[in-house]
Amino acid sequence: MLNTNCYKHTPIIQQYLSIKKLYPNMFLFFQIGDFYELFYEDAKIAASILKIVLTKKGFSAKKIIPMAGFPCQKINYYCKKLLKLGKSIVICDQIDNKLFNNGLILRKIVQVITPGTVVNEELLNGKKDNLLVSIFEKNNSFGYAVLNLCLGKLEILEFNNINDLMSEIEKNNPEEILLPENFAYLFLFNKRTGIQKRSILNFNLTRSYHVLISHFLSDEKQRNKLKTKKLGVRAAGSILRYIKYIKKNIPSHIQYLKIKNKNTYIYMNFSTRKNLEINENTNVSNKNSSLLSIINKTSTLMGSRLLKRWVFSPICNVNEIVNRQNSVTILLKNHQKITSILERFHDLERIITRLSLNQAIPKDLINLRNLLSLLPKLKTTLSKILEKNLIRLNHGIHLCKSLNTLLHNAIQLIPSYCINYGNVIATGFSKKLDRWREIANDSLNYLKKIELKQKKKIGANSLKIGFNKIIGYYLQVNKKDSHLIPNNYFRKQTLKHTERYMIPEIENYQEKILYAKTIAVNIEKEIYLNILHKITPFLKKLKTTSYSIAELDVLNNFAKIAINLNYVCPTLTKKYGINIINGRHPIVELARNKSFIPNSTYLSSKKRMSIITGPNMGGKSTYMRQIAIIVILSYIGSYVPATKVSIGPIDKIFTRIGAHDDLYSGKSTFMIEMLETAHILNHATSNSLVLIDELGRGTSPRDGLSLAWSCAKSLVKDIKCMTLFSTHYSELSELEKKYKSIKNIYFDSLLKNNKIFFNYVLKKGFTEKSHGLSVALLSGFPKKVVLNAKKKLKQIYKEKNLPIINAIKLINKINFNKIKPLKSLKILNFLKKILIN
Ligand SMILES: Nc1ncnc2c1ncn2[C@@H]1O[C@H](COP(=O)(O)OP(=O)(O)OP(=O)(O)O)[C@@H](O)[C@H]1O
Repeated sequence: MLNTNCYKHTPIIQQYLSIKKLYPNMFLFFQIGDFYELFYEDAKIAASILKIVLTKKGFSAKKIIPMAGFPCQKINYYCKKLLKLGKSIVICDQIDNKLFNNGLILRKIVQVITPGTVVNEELLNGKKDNLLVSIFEKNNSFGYAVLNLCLGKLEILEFNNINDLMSEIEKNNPEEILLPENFAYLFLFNKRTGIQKRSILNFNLTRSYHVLISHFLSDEKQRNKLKTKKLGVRAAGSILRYIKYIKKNIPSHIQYLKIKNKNTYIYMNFSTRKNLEINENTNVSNKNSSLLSIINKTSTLMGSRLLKRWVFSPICNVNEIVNRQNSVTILLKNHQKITSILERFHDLERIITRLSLNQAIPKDLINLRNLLSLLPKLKTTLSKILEKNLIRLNHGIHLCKSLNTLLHNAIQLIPSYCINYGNVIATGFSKKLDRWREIANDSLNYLKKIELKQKKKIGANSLKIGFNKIIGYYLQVNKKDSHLIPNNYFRKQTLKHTERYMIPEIENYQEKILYAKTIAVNIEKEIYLNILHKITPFLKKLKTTSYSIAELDVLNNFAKIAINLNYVCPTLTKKYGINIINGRHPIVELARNKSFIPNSTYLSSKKRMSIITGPNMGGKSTYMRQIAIIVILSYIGSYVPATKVSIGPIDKIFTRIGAHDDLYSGKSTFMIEMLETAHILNHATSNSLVLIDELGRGTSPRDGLSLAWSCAKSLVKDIKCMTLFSTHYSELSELEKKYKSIKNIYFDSLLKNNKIFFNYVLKKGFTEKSHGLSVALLSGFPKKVVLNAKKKLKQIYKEKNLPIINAIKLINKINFNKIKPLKSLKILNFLKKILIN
């Protein structure tokens, strides 16, 4: 907290403090001349995290104030650094060098940037949605709202357990999260950046409801629906209030309010997405080979972001999927033409956001103009494709011809970066502007003439005219020519090699030039704002255009990968089960470079569970993962890596794969394994797909086997879901005899001269052989260690089989002919007992 009351501040610090108090928890970048300065705690923290120099200034009568700063042109660099750390920034600029009575320059907040609400192109990651989330909790139920400011979309969801909430957060990976200050689960967010603790008043139900209704003007049906989502409404309301705090009003382009129903998407939690390597490969050395990196060959950033949304939330609506598939099938023949056009498209989605927020820079208008010029070609190409879904998308693309003409006429071919620098509006668009520009240019020519005249007069070849913000126009000469300078030259600045002078002729004239230039820039600003205003009525059409382009791009992308990677169109049926012929794992397949061995899958209401055995490294995990990936791809409308696929309804996908601990939250590997398995057992339904890889390996073999056994039994008998259960416990193969809906399958391998060969071929039945020692040898284990392990293995076998060996010895000793039948039966029963134990 600032304790600043005890002494008298200079006017500039008073001005700083009056602005700082509006956003006390954000970094204030306060423009002083060509620098942005930070003061007090901001300066201290910024100096350490931004690695800028911390100085002290005597801005106050009694006390020295910590200060740190950087040149104005580096603002994006430092904003990016702070945003990455989850910090928010207030930018306060000097306005037009206007002076107050006290001699202070007028300063105003020009932008408040927070991690979840940033829209500036330079500060955004084009490949990822930038999201702001808010959470409200009551009695362990949660309201969840997520705002995609760039899309103008606010979604509401509710959860009745913390796991599902955390999973959704991991899925969205928002840049900023609003939490009530008394939030019970705050500790779970310790590791995250961008957490904003907000007063509980911001989550007030009545106020939240009203702010939503008044902004979205919802219809009766939606109002009634909102009334049933009280927790979600509180979260969503708090988001709109936050936006109002930051942007001063709620931007009109936030038009889309959706109350999401969890049942419309296939449920996957964070560990499932992680285990399936959807977004990020768990193999640290090869982070780029994730499912998304393989199937994302989109041409636009809008398409790339939409694809990610689709992959993270496969839909259950089969009709919509079939629509997508139909488009992909047609695009197989047309994808190259479409790609060649889409490749040249800019990120319309984000241009629209900046336009809606009045933050569009000249470059945005140029990019919009280029994109609009490409639309007729795209529309013509699409109009030749007679497919229902693509016709719908083509209808959504609007040419906005008059807007295109306006932009062509109004904006220069290569405008300057910022409207404040002028040179944005095209010549001929405004007579008034052209006149003032002429005056400024004429004056510049006049100055050039002065330069030539003076050069000739004093004979200094190095003499030239220059300009900077501090001294204005000047004549500059190299130091070696300074002896030629006459008395009527006033020295203004001395640099290492040059001297800068002023002469009365320039002094008198420069005011006129600066005046003409300022007027021209002001006229440009006025015209620019007017153009932005004229674009507003087109925003709705531009929005549907951008969505249609993004969707077309994703469908076209599916066609591209289907051809390039040899994928087929899956059939989605109402019939229960998963039927995959010659399925492949899309990531491993590419890594193995054509040596991948395909395998088939048959899961049905009669055979719901496959228990998979086989050697270490035999291909069990790969096989299980490929099934889930094929399901996901099928349910987003993509073609899939197989020769034939048909899949019935799926509501959730669960995976329990791999071993990792979570030291931070104090959970051991085994605890995590149990938590994840418990989650599956508590939430899977008969329509769920469950992958379980080597359950129970984190504890003693007996405990592990018992747990694996009972879980498998519960999945097949109680939950009746589709399960792939890989294990090294050969005892589990017994389950096949007990339950008709289980079948054993195993991966074959060959041991030759102590060397193991994997053939990755799946067969019916089971194997006891894990060949763990051979794999250890393969991995580079010291031979001696492996030999010792072998010895130990033999000994273990011997000890385990000792009762059997003893029993055989006993049988050999007994002469059954000499024993009475009753007694011999007793002996047989005794032997049986030994053997069974
Ligand atoms: N069908 C296949 N065709 C070709 N190579 C494969 C195939 N399946 C797996 N592999 C290769 O074998 C490696 C090991 O596979 P995977 O991890 O699936 O074995 P695993 O049986 O689960 O092993 P473990 O029991 O030790 O966990 C993979 O990384 C991949 O390189």
